[in-house]
Amino acid sequence: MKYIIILVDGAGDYTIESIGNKTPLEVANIPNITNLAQNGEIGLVQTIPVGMQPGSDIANLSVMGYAPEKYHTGRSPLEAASMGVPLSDTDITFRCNLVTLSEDKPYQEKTILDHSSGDITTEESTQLIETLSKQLQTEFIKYYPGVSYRHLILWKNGLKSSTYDFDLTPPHDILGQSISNYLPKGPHQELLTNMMEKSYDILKNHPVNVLRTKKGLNPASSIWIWGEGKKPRLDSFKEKFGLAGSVISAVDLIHGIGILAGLKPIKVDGATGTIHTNFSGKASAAVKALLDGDDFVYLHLEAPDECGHQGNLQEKIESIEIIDHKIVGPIKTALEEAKEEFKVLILPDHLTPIKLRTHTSDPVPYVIYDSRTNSKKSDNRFTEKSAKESGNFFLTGPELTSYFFK
Ligand SMILES: O=C(O)[C@H](O)COP(=O)(O)O
Repeated sequence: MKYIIILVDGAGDYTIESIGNKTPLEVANIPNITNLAQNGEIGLVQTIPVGMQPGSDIANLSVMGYAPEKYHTGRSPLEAASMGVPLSDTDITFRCNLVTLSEDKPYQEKTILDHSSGDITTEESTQLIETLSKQLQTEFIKYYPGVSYRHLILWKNGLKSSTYDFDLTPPHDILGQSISNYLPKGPHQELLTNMMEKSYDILKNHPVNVLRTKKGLNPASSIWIWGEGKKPRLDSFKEKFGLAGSVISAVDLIHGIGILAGLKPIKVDGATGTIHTNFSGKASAAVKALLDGDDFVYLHLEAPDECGHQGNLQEKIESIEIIDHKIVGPIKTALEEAKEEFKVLILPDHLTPIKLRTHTSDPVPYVIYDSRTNSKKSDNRFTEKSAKESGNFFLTGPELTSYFFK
């Protein structure tokens, strides 16, 4: 028996007037996913526990079967696990975005225009982070380059010399707003704000940014520090579910959770975390892993979330349609041709509504398909509305995951 979870990051949405008061899932042309819904089961699941932040760290721990209330110690230490940054129990880590700020006004009054610096490439951003590291790192503060705009700051033994007390804001939560009300607060506000402000002066005339601006692309104006955390520990996935497997994603967050859970991270060439990612390559890697012996694959697609953050409705719909015909269809066909018995779970981790350009804690739709009971059961659609009308509702991600693996 083979199991695959296809995590369509941020795909859920609210109804949008310009598309007839429908959601992107309702208007997207997704015949393969619809086939799974009509031959399987749909419902809703509450991936974000009450009182916790609706980020992909919390949501993907939940979907993978790890209750965030028990296992979550912050976003950045999960990413550190994928980046090969070893942590001690006294270390603190932070997510370090490269963001685009407005050119007007003094630093602390600037507007945050883009949480991703125009989806800056990893090649460009690594040069910028290396420059910042040379000029800003100290014996205790270290910078590590990651994927695209997603990077890491390590505060070595931070817990030995200070309190773990932060009030930091994800940059994708304040797009288009002045940063003045969202700069770091708490006992470390001066340390962190100084790092951010100094980064602006260092990055301003960096050749990478000069070239990006010349090409009409958003520059990486500044770092933005958030997603603080401490060393996490996850129980073995194999011990929890009796399954060995892999994780496939473009982003360190998912690979980090997988590594900490004892799953194998599979890197796919051309995986970017955007709508231009190598969708077919990720699908092929998933099929290969399953046919080469894995019991389970967690296949994460970031694109719909990034389209949601950018407020790009057409590309969000397009990314969902590409996932349907370059991921879901080919994987189902390949497993059928290999005469494998398999189950598929497809769901977003959270909603990233176009009108909000950030995450919400609403329950998300799921579809479960079991090849062993492949018969038309309904006229289900994989949409937020149909999922709600199904009456199936899981209160937590771990409950859905345990049900899926039965
Ligand atoms: O910073 C990132 O990687 C994403 O924009 C945050 O969104 P996510 O929590 O859905 O990954």
